[in-house]
Amino acid sequence: MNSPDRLITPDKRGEDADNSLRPQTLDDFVGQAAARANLKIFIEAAKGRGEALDHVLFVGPPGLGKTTMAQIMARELGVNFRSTSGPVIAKAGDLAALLTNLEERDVLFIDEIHRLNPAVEEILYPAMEDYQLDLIIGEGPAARSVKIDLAKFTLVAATTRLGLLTNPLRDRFGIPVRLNFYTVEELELIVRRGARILGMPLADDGAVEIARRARGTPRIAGRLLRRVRDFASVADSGPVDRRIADEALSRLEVDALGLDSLDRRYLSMIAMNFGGGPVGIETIAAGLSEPRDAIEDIIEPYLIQQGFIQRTPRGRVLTANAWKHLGLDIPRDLAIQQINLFQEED
Ligand SMILES: Nc1ncnc2c1ncn2[C@@H]1O[C@H](COP(=O)(O)OP(=O)(O)OP(=O)(O)O)[C@@H](O)[C@H]1O
Ligand SMILES: [Mg+2]
Repeated sequence: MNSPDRLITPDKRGEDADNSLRPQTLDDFVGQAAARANLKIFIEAAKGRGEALDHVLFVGPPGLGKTTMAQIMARELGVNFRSTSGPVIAKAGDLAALLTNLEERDVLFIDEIHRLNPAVEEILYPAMEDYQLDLIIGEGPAARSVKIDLAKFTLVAATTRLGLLTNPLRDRFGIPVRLNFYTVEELELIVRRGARILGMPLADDGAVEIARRARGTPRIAGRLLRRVRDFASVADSGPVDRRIADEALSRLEVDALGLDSLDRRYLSMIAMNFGGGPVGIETIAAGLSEPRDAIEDIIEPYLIQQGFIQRTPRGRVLTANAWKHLGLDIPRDLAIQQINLFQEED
């Protein structure tokens, strides 16, 4: 993303390398109750049979806990965790090296699997299905294919963009898991836990305030918590309550619903320049000078979940909620049009 200072971006940053806030067990992991319950059963069953767990695909916006969940799974299975990511595996041989080094039942984690090179993906199919590597050795008439048996491993993959996965790849995951944005109550638990770990005195209403502004995302909750802590320690003000949290976060231009300046720029551009839409994603990307991918991965999912925009075949459209949040009057014809839209749906 172009804005390195965007505090609220759920992208990974240096400070997240500090893993101190990462939950270590399924029971420590707050939220995603349905996914957790299912995984617990599958893990128990696989352990009971002494078999490798079926391949797992985590899907969801950045910062919701895909990597964390993958690490926890390896730990609960009691196996090694090997980690790589789609864009890092340049050649088929790189993947072959990774695969041949796995031990029985190990977890191989491939982050950003939608960015896998197609030649590498080909190697992955037989590996996932039959635990076999099909390699071509040599070139031209001397080329021959060799099959190598692999340990029965579990591939755990993560993607922010299910739509970019090829069907054959997607079909090879027995356990697809979608992660959703967290509720404020869940984020509140995460913020309190984080404050305990950081040894930071936090009042209940302070925790709620940070949770409300975390954009449904634990990574952002952790980041806001650290920024509020910095602010509070400079101000030397005792336990962080709602007022202190509010002051700190307002300075960071995070608004009451967790939207930051880029979110608001997105919404107000559609309002001001395009009468609320519909407007195509390429036009929005050009207008904001942000890559289309980042807009679709990072900005839009939350705005859609909060009911600020709708994706229609003709482009993005602001909802009445968005106009309200921007403090603008809803254009009359939009109000009428949306009423009609809803009537058509019935
Ligand atoms: N359920 C949770 N409870 C507490 N903290 C969490 C939870 N889920 C994630 N976190 C925290 O949020 C941060 C981001 O999580 P993680 O790296 O797993 O996200 P991700 O979905 O893999 O993101 P990306 O798509 O960017 O790779 C981690 O530092 C972790 O500590
Ligand atoms: Mg991750």
